[in-house]
Amino acid sequence: MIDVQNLTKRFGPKVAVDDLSFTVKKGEVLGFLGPNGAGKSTTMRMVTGFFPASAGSIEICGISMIDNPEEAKRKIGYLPESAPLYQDMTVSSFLKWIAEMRGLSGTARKEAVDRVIETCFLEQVAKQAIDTLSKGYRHRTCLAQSLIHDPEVLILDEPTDGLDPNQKQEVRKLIKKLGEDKAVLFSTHILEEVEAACSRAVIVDRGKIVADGTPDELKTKGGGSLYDLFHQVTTTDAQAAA
Ligand SMILES: Nc1ncnc2c1ncn2[C@@H]1O[C@H](COP(=O)(O)OP(=O)(O)OP(=O)(O)O)[C@@H](O)[C@H]1O
Repeated sequence: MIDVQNLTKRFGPKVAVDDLSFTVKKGEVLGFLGPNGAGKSTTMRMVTGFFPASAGSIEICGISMIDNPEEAKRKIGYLPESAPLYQDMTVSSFLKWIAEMRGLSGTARKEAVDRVIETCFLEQVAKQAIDTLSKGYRHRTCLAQSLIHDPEVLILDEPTDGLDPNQKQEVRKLIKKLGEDKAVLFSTHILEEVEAACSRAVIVDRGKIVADGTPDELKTKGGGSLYDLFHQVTTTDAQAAA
């Protein structure tokens, strides 16, 4: 469902993503781990067609994001790192509007809004203005917009960032459930999320994949600890400066 080959992004002399290849199949949740500045968001922005790659290929459900971006984007639900929300709209009017943007109308639009409100546990706040919501509900509203067209592919940039421990747990469970019949790529700094939500994970460092495997395989590579593996294969800011 997601097929990325030899993806590269240069910002002037800086190589933010360096010849990166990976695939995500239906029913798979791929965790995208790495330290700050590793290239996670840049990769996601290219995979979602938000900005172009310097080199490489991206296919979403067999459709090239480079040659046929409009069609490829229809297959994707995207939760960006800082998702825009219209503060004075209510949750349901915002979601209705997003559904319209996705080409839904009439009963299909109502069903889509009802479905994502239920999936993301937004019933209690559906009639509330977005600027009056707690961070957790605001976050789930962003997640709901990414699901409105029931996409086959879901790309989530740090979906649990800034949530309290209970909310993190809920979102991880939700990601795992969504991954049962979609291909999900999600980035995180939180190593516990690999075991809680992922069927597989890659660790990225300075734009390159430095480890790839199931949670158990990665733990074994780290001598029983994902933290140890992460520490071994990634570069700290102090090491990079040296
Ligand atoms: N528009 C840009 N212009 C120049 N450099 C950029 C730009 N966007 C990102 N970079 C650089 O590319 C590298 C990768 O950044 P990116 O945001 O993809 O990392 P990340 O893994 O998502 O980090 P974080 O976990 O902190 O969000 C960083 O060195 C960053 O400074």
